[in-house]
Amino acid sequence: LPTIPQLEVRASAPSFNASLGNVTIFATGGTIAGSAGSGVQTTGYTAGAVAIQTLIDAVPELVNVSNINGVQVSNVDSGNINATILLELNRQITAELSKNTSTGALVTHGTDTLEETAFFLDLTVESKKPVVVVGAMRPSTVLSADGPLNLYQAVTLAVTPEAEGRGTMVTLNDRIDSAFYVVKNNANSLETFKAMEQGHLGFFLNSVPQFYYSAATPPGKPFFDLAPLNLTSLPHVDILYGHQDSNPELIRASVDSGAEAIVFAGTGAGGWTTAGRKVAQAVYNETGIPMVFSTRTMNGFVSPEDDEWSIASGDLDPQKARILLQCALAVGYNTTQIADIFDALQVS
Ligand SMILES: NC(=O)C[C@H](N)C(=O)O
Repeated sequence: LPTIPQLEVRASAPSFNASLGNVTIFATGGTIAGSAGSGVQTTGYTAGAVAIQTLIDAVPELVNVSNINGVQVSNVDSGNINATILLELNRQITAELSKNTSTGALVTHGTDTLEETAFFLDLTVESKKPVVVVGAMRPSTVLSADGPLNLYQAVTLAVTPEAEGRGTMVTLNDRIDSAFYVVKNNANSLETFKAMEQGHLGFFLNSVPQFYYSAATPPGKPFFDLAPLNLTSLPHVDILYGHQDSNPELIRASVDSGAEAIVFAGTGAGGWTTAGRKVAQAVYNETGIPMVFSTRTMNGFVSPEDDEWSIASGDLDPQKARILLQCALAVGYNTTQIADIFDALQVS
């Protein structure tokens, strides 16, 4: 696993105003902290190149909204975010939000895997206080970089009382989304985060959060109390991608290399080849590990099959089903208990 290059480098905005809230920004890297070779380079730049203090200094208006503390947790492209960084974020955010002085927590993150970290925090941080994950699609050094306004809006969201009790939120390009449902939808566009069919939670009007509905979280959303466990890693869970003629042997290869659960990014509503399902059932009979069927379409619903061994992901996409499995296995749930967690998420 890549090591964490910088841990616990603290930064802050230049003033303290006792009438404002207190937000800690946990910086992990990504394009929001990216640096490009020219003012017009929007691909092939270095993500995770600019430190948290520079991100804060780029938005002097933050001092009007909140007192700011910054913590550099990592500075990487989000393709390199790993379990070590996730667990560190969970520990530090849980500790921060438990303080009376804390109003909310914010994570700056690359957009490629942002939804995985946001979903992980949604399942593992138990607090009514807002947790906001924000990124950018243009590196910080290019013309019309979107990071500074995204960061400003994210801080505004983190100090808004109406933002409480909504679980972890994701914000980008004037939209506010639930971490539970959001997915990155376009590799290049500023309008990349899609809220699935459950819809956006709200938007920013003149950079002030506006919510469509009062606070709620998804029915059956589990909580995994990881912080006290002091884990150094999360269980190995693989995702296999469904397509015509998919190789059934990858299922066994995955388990042989240590997978403790498998997520199938199925064709359509959890579809898989007949040959592959046979191997999956045989591997389940040998090992008893969770075999979870989701969908490569990202949108829609996978319902349970009439069998004794497969688990349906409901409306969790493959990458979210994987994070849920890692958390559930980490706290020691067995396959039956895990099936119950997925069952509780099915719409009725
Ligand atoms: N827009 C971005 O942040 C993409 C970048 N490759 C990352 O995920 O770190």
